Amino acid sequence: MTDLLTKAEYAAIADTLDLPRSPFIDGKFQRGGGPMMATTNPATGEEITQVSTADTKDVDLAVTKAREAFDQGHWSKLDPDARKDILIRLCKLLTRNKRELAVMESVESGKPILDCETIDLPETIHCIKWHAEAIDKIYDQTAPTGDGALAVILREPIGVVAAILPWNFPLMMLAWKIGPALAAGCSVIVKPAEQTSLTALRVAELAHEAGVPRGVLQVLPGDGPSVGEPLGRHMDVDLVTFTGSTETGRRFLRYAADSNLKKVVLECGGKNPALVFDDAENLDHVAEHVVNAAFWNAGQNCSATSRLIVHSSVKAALMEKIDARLRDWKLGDPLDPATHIGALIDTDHCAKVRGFLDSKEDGPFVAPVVVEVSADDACARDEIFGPVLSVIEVASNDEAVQVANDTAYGLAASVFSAGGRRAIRAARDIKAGTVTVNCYGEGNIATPFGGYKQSGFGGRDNGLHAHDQYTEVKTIWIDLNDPADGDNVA
Ligand SMILES: NC(=O)C1=CN([C@@H]2O[C@H](COP(=O)(O)OP(=O)(O)OC[C@H]3O[C@@H](n4cnc5c(N)ncnc54)[C@H](O)[C@@H]3O)[C@@H](O)[C@H]2O)C=CC1
Ligand code: BAL
Repeated sequence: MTDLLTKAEYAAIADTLDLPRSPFIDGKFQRGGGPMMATTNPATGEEITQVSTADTKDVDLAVTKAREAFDQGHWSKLDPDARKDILIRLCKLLTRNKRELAVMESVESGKPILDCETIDLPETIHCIKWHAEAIDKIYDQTAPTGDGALAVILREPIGVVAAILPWNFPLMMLAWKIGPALAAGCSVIVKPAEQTSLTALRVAELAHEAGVPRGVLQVLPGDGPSVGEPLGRHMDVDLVTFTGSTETGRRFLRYAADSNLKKVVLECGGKNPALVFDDAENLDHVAEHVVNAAFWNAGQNCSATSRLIVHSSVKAALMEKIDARLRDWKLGDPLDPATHIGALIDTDHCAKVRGFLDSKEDGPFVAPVVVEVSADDACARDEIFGPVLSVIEVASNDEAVQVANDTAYGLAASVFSAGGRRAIRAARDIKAGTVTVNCYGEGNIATPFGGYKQSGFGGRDNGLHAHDQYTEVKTIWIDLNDPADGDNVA
């Protein structure tokens, strides 16, 4: 249980944060060659600090240092047990600094401090610890061969990884990438979103203090074209792991095709449905899950429920309960621990979200909206990435599944039905990477997360499946025949 402070106490911490201000390359902060970039508090519009950004030369330097570190093997060939110890030490440092990190996260992203303290920080630390603890327990196998050979199947760290991050969960997405990548022995270069560089820089500093060698974890602040693209096109980067929009994800596939065919793993957008069948039980429970799913993090969540596909027979009762629950959701100052919905990330994003609503509102906060729409309305089809729940009424449970699948996306879905077999059948029929039954969630650290269709490509975050992203499979075939016996073939 986290003890929360008062709003005034959080504000006092925010005023005294020691903020990182430059790229972290080769074990130290160094001024980048790119322009200074303002980091702004989305809730107040005030500048928090200026961060020095990386340029193409810094990208080259970071890749060279990452490769050197990888080839020297001080991390990549370290006993898994020893890598584990260092990553656990990092988790202890993160725990010791968690209040500072939670406040930093809240002021640069607009997230409620309540979420930062109770969800983002604990899950970030848990994610790194989980992968660290797993790494000395994962092993592969030998293949079935004839008696004349032994075939050993190994997993080797893939090499130099570029992790391109979004702004909606700056710390958690950092952990989802660096947890398994570092555990596997890779060197990682992180490009945080331009709005939220601070926590990633601070984590790199703490990782160095924990014993992660120079060059193994580097952070390059800057915008997409100046830092993301050179990393995507770099001939010596082995993998890009990306979370963000489908449009930018597509670019990384092109960068890879135009350069060294590096592996690309994309975790992109969603238009995630909650299906409520005619036999859904306990509509209070359904309303609670739908409201959390739609409005957590102000809907700026790739797996947010953004379509409520509800059977006509239960719609009126459910809508009443959703409205009632929403009245308890407090919108406002992210540093107030009573706040549930903070500020949207920036003014451009506010304008995008309001564009769907014809709203004349102004400012960084957008109050939750529930709109009834037809299945072909833009609100029902496009990723809004804000606190907007689009409600689509259907006449049958089968129609609900058909509407759910009528999208280019396939990240997450939830089904509410008392009929066990019917719910499982729907879960099987829905084309999405995670389907929850009678609840909403993203699974947990042990379960793979990623999307079907245009929601994802190339691999999964979380679970041991994440380990697959960061490793190459190698076969070593050993001839056991004695050459003296003549031409034996295994
Ligand atoms: N996890 C998710 O599903 C996320 C989805 N989005 C969606 O994307 C929309 C736009 O948000 P953005 O922040 O602009 O997302 P984005 O996908 O453009 O940004 C994600 C990352 O990619 C980098 N990037 C951007 N353009 C690039 C380029 N040309 N080359 C290389 N790297 C590049 C960014 O600097 C950032 O680090 C949002 O409104 C939302 O719909 C945004 C963030 C997370
Ligand atoms: N919710 C985890 C991934 C994302 O929203 O970007």
